[in-house]
Amino acid sequence: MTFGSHQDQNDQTAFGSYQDEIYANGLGGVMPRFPMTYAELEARAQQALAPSVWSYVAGGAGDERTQRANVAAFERWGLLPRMFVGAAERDLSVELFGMRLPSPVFMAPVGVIGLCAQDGYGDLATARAAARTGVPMVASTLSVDPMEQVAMEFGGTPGFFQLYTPTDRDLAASLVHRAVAAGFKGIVVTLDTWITGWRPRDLSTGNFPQLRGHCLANYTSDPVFRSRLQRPPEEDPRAAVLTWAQLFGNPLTWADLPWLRSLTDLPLIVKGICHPDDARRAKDNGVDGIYCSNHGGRQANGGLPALDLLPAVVEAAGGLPVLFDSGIRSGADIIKALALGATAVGIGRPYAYGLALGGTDGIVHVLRSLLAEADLIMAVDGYPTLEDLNREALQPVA
Ligand SMILES: Cc1cc2nc3c(=O)[nH]c(=O)nc-3n(C[C@H](O)[C@H](O)[C@H](O)COP(=O)(O)O)c2cc1C
Ligand SMILES: CCCCC(=O)C(=O)O
Repeated sequence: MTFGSHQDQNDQTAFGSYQDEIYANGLGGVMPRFPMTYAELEARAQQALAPSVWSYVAGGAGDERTQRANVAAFERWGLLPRMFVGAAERDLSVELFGMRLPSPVFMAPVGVIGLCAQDGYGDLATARAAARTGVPMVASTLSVDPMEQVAMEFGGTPGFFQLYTPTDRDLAASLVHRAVAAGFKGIVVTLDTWITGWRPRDLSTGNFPQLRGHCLANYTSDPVFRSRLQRPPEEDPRAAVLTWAQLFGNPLTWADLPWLRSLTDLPLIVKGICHPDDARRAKDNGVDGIYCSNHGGRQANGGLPALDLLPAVVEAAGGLPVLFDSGIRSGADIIKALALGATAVGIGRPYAYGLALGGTDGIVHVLRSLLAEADLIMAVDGYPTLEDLNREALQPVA
């Protein structure tokens, strides 16, 4: 099979075979087009993206200490290889909210992802990558295209909708109900970004408000949002952006959770949970999944690396699925997060860079590379299933 053609179910499960494909296609295939290390991926994405988009995606809060710490945290754990296991076949599939996924990996919500694509339609390109790989996309509220159009590209792969909860409750309900109607399989409510963190790179380019302004399709297509405007957004886009800015961020409290829960029967997942007490309380209030993340260090600088917080959150979640992101850069990182208790692991910046370099093909390459590496580590280290990957598989680096 040549790179870039449609994946069938078999390709979605034999992840390590991507290595054979790359060797078989040799220099005429993947290698001249796509990078094989994260460092190269990042460097080439920087060249490909407009400076303001690059700064926005690559940047984080403050002096980006927490963002760097997220990545460095993975280096403090080492995997213990086991021999005579005969892990000739690996099973990376996972049960999540009643669905069987081919792998425990998903694409984290990336608002403004649309602008990472050469043609500006990155949400659709990302959804197509989900269709091809079986890796679910968590579609951000802040997208270039409305969620209904994004969902149409998912193929058979389940998708999730990430909600930025507006202060206008009717609008929030409308967004959730649209997601249900569009066929999304779960709602991820992001809690840590009702206000934007202190982001020096964005402040220096000054372009962040403009970037966001391109990503309001879910609002401008919404009947409730439109009813709040004096004139349609097509006639007065500036007023639409101002109205949006006023109602974007809701500083939710625990008192709001029953209302959020009441909006849908779909699995409700809360993103940004880093404290065990919050995980416990969210569980007691009826959420279906906990999403441990510090937003890739983009929101509050000075925090602990998300990976260090994961084990306590998993314990407090008391058996609820725990999704994790922040700092995943390799297949080995995926394995380590799983061994520390994550049920599924979110890829963030790496797939945005894949999109910048090669559209859907670029994302597929990034995801398949990560999955191939994870699969081959499980083979070589003797962990044939995800159940085998637990705390015993890891040792702290001395
Ligand atoms: C450019 C960019 C935009 C993002 N937009 C959103 C968003 O709209 N909603 C959300 O919940 N998280 C958003 N995030 C956070 C990601 O979902 C994820 O938590 C983060 O990227 C993980 O860190 P990492 O990319 O360093 O691994 C965004 C991240 C980036 C890099
Ligand atoms: C207002 C937040 C924009 C999207 C986002 O979550 C991010 O840039 O991290």
